[in-house]
Order: sequence, then C-alpha cells, then structure tokens
Amino acid sequence: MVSTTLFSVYKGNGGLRIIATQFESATGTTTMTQDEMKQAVAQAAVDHIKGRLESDSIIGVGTGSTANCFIDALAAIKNSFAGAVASSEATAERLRGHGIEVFDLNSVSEMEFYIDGADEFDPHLNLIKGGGGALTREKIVAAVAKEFVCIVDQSKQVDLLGAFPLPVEVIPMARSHVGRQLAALGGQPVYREGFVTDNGNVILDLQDLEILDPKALEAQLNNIVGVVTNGLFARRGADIILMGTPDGVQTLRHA
Ligand SMILES: O=C[C@H](O)[C@H](O)[C@H](O)COP(=O)(O)O
Repeated sequence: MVSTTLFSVYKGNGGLRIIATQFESATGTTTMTQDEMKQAVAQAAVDHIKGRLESDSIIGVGTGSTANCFIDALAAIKNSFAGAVASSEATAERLRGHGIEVFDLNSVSEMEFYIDGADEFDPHLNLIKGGGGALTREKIVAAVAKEFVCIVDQSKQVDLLGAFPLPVEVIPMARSHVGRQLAALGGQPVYREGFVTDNGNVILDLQDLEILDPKALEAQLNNIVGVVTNGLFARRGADIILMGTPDGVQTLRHA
C-alpha cells in the first residue's frame, strides 16, 4: 500500500486554496476511473464529517451519482448519527434502502453538514447544480446546513461557469413566459422535455451563457415571475470542495 499526502497552498489567486492532496493505492500507480474518483471523494466526505457527528446529528444529503456514492459510504457509519434529510425522492429511497432514517426538513432545527455533488464549480466555489433536476430541494437543504461539503471529480472544475447548461425550475404554466425572459438575457433556454421535478414543475436549461457575475445572475433569475429557483449556488456556494483527481482527493477552500 502506498500512501501519499501532498500539501500545497496558494492564496489570492482566484480565491481558492488547496489544502491537501491525498492518495492511496495498492500499486503506487495513479490511474483512476471517473467512478473511482467519485467513490474516493465520497469516502473523503465521510472521513471529513465522521469525527464531528453526535448521536442526534442529522445530515443533509444531495442527489446524483456522486451523492449516491456518498450514501453508500455513509451506510458504514449509520449508527453514529440519527439520520438524514434528503434533497430528492431518489435520495430518500437510497438512504432508506441502507437503513438510514429520513427526516422531514420541517422537523429539523439544526444541521451541521450538507453533502452534495455539482455540475460545475469555479475558483470562488460558486456552483451550477440541477443536472438531475433536484436543484430546488438541494438549495433549501443547503440553506439550513452550517457547512456545505461539495464532492466532485475534476471534470467539474471550470474557470467560468456556464458551459454546463444552467437549470431553471419553472411553474409549468409560466414556461413560455420564463423562456422569453431567459432568451432576453442572451441565453438559449431549452425545455427539458418529459421531465417533471419532485415538486411537479418543469426545467428550462439555459445554454450559451458566460456567467461573469454568478451572485447577480442568481438573484436576477429568481426575480422572474414563474421561476421557482435556478441552479446557481453562488449566494450560498460550497464551503469546502473535495475534488477527485487521478492523483487523489484535493481539498479546496476559500482563501
Ligand atoms: O440535480 C442534481 C444535482 O444538482 C447533482 O448534484 C448534480 O447534477 C451532479 O450530479 P452528479 O454527481 O451525478 O454528476
């Protein structure tokens, strides 16, 4: 078994600080598939929280393939906390499948951690989320948690958000109206046909945007009548990002 920890720090350069890179392998080689990177960050997230859990702790859990890896890893320590709040029906089902109790958010007054993936993140830890359509409940659960731990593989890292189409959840009867408003912003709204969110709404994916000011755009989109929420997580972005790379898991924080 080869175990390596590389420490590197840079500050004031894009707002990001790399705390550590950790890698362990049986062979010493650094080849990892994307799935293995997701599993590695999922385990790193469990390691990050497990020492700080109490028997009455409730954990917020996101949605998607990386969050699924986290749920599977979390199952190993399920007796060390009370349960979880799920950001989607799919996540609730997976949690229950592992014997982890799922709580209604309205019955939870305090939550230490929210753990979830992302579709893109930038050097300021702003995110695009909602590729799986769970953005609204994700944003609500993230808002309650004290620390948002985002788990990603390195394919999600960008300098500027917007290459990934920005999901906007919309009340069905407002779809055309919102679409026109989004087009006026310079993007190309594409209706996610056949998809209905857990909240009974539809998604417009906003393509061809260069998002220069994520916080401003997040607020601007929320102000369009008929928009429920949008997939920019900038006003409440990640507090820490665990990023899987072929060379190990990097921990990224604000400088
Ligand atoms: O609605 C889906 C969520 O925002 C996911 O966190 C996001 O799409 C990333 O998913 P994955 O881990 O499957 O890439």
